Amino acid sequence: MAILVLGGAGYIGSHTVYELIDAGRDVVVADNLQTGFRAAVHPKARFYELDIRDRPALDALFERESIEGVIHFAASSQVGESMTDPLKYYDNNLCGTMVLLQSMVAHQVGKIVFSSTAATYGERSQMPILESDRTEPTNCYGETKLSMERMMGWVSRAHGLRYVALRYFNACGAHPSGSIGEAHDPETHLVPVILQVPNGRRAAVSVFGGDYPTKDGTCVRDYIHVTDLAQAHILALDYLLRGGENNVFNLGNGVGFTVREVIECARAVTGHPIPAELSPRRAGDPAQLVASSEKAKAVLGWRPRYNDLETIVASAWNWHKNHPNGYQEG
Ligand SMILES: NC(=O)c1ccc[n+]([C@@H]2O[C@H](COP(=O)([O-])OP(=O)(O)OC[C@H]3O[C@@H](n4cnc5c(N)ncnc54)[C@H](O)[C@@H]3O)[C@@H](O)[C@H]2O)c1
Ligand SMILES: O=c1ccn([C@@H]2O[C@H](COP(=O)(O)OP(=O)(O)O[C@H]3O[C@H](CO)[C@H](O)[C@H](O)[C@H]3O)[C@@H](O)[C@H]2O)c(=O)[nH]1
Repeated sequence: MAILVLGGAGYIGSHTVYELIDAGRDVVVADNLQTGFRAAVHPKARFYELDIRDRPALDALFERESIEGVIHFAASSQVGESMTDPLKYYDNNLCGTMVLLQSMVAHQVGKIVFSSTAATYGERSQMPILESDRTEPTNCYGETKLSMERMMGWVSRAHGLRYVALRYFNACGAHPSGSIGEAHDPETHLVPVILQVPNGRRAAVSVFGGDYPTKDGTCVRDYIHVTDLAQAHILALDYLLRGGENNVFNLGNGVGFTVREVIECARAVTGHPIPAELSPRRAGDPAQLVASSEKAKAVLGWRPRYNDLETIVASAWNWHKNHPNGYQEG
């Protein structure tokens, strides 16, 4: 039986596929390559280029492959874009997941682990955030992810599907081998944007907002290494395969860093001065998001290995300095 990884050509998906294959699993990847790269897909995975909104293509895949569980990364995931183009998020994230679940139910594939997000919580005043805290997204991206969680809940009641929603905080870093890493075009995530400066692709980094109620006025986030996230997906899948109930888990390091602290850390790692300039706030950004991941540790046995920001940024830099254009040549 194989594991189907949807969005397995993307950043977190490709790292998860590497961990699955290292663990000896049989892996099928499906991706429409809208933000992913064929070159990021592990050579031992069977690849299908398809859009998850294409029901006949999904049906054909489930008929051809013997799938025991699905890991679902395929979504649009930029906070800023979701505020200016919300319908893209309803279309890709909600319609995509609806068609996927229709096809899974029809083919009696009953287990799914999927990417949710810290953005489901919105503006919370108590840190760290627990899974039981209120969910009030401040951006459309988080709203669609919360709706995806609820869709799974109703489908579970009706059809017995079981799911784990992993609410991750800010993914960063790259595979220790240096063979895959983060590549988005255009890049919007803080760590790779900062590293474009020492790579000569950007003159300075913009700091979005300096008047948040945080220690230096810039947003606080919890940065978690992509390999630690990848491991959590395998643990969550095995939990479902053992008969585990529907569940939701935060995944983060439990430590918050301001935007200015991340820039300072990148200066230390790269030895480059990395100029920063203050810009207006970005719509939809909560002031702080820091995880409690105690539940994932207790229930799944998750043990993140990269809990130091400098190590995480150094691992990202190891990829970006050797691949300044990501997966594109030249
Ligand atoms: N990067 C983060 O910090 C972060 C944090 C929390 C949650 N997430 C979630 O994790 C998941 C992966 O994020 P990422 O950073 O790797 O993003 P990514 O854009 O690199 O990966 C997403 C992959 O899904 C594919 N895809 C998108 N829509 C598709 C569709 N309709 N059909 C088939 N394939 C499709 C893309 O081509 C891409 O390869 C997303 O669901 C995102 O919302 C990311
Ligand atoms: O050029 C930049 C880019 C980002 N930021 C700031 O840096 C922080 C992190 O921004 P990212 O865009 O890297 O990440 P987000 O926190 O907005 O979102 C990320 O983490 C979320 C969960 O916390 C979501 O799941 C989402 O998919 C993922 O992109 C934010 O305060 C943002 O305003 C800047 O100041 N300048």
